[in-house]
Amino acid sequence: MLARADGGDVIVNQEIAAEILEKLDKEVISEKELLRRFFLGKNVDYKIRGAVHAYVMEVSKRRNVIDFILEKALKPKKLEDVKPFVRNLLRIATYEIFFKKVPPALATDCAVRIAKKRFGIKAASFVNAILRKAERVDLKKEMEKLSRTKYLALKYFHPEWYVKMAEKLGIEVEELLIANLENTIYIRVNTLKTSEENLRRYLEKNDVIVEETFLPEVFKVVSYDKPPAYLDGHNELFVIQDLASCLVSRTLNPEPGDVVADLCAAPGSKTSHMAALMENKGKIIAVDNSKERLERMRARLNKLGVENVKILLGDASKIELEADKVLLDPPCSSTGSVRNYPSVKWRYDPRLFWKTVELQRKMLKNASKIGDEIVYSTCSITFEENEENVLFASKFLKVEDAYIGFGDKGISRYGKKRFPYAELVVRTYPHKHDTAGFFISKLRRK
Ligand SMILES: C[S@@+](CC[C@H](N)C(=O)[O-])C[C@H]1O[C@@H](n2cnc3c(N)ncnc32)[C@H](O)[C@@H]1O
Repeated sequence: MLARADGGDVIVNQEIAAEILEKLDKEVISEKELLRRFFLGKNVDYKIRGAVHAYVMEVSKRRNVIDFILEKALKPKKLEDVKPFVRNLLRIATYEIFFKKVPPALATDCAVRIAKKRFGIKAASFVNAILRKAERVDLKKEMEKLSRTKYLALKYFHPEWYVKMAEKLGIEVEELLIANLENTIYIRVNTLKTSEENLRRYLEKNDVIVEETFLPEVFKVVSYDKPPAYLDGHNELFVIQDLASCLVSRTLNPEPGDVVADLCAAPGSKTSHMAALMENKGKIIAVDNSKERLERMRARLNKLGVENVKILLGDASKIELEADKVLLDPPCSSTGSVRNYPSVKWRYDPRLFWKTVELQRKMLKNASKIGDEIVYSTCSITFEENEENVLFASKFLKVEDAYIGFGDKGISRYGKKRFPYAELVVRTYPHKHDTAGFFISKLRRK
């Protein structure tokens, strides 16, 4: 690895990050999964992992504004016409210049060297020319020419549709957009293997400082030296899981001896939480339609000491089961999880969105045949996947109070649409609760 005059490491980190970002452009997959796959089986120091992780996340988070700058510099050429790897190299250097405050000459030099190594002198001169132009873009002035929605979208690194959706929800738009840019880590104690007190001591010994939350088994991480995900106890003594996600299993309240159907279970965060709440007694039937995700979940559950789960490959919209309680945590737009998965912001496709809503409804219908008590949750903040789906389900299920002491009530009006059960459902928001944006509802067979 080469050292840079400002003390930063060059080449390796940016080059790996550009490779991962290139894959992110091509595959519908999260940043974290790509990072995990890249480092799997490689003995790389966690500081390098951390630096690459930061480049990938920070560039992905700001993609719209970085591309806005690059489009100006590339004119009349388009960013989409640039070779995918070079495009992401340009994005990284632009991020460094505008947001990391790396001197432009250093950021450009690094990108030019990588481009030369990979594609030769012509690519290197192209990168050099574009970055020289990019550094001269007066971002503030260019943004002043935009409409308010476009301006907010660029200022806080969100797509315009997201800003409009938040406005329509009637929530504090700017606060939400700002809160979406910072992530808070929560740690759930795996009470099957340790106690709250022992885990706190373990974390302190490893320089992870935590504070208590609304749930006794969940800690909020205040500071750390080595990221908690890199500690040996991860996925054994503890799970990294958002407080709002933990609230879901608590709302279903599975008890020792219950039979629970977990209809979209992988990667098993809520399954393992429920197993802990059930003290490994009773049974959880964990269903998912992804074989690969189920295999990873199986290994994870083993490591966590979970013993009461039966894993089933199946389609939650069709599967026939019988259970006392049902958790339905279906695939969703993940619009509440953009803190963790920034690429979600740039992947919105209306056709796919409506297909997902349709699938969620089919799953709700099927869940109503499986058990008496159902918790329906999403890590999405849209009205359609949440209140509107519960309204649909209210034709065949009774809506019950899901509030257990944390979160806001639901949305009662969305444009011309109305939702009469807003008091009974729960929403959490990054800007209000410092959690992911979650929706939780409780339904009962009529
Ligand atoms: C939001 S994730 C579930 C997260 C999980 N409950 C947890 O807490 O770790 C949605 C899951 O639904 C699965 N899925 C998608 N379509 C499905 C279907 N038709 N039937 C069952 N599972 C499905 C996906 O593979 C994914 O694992």
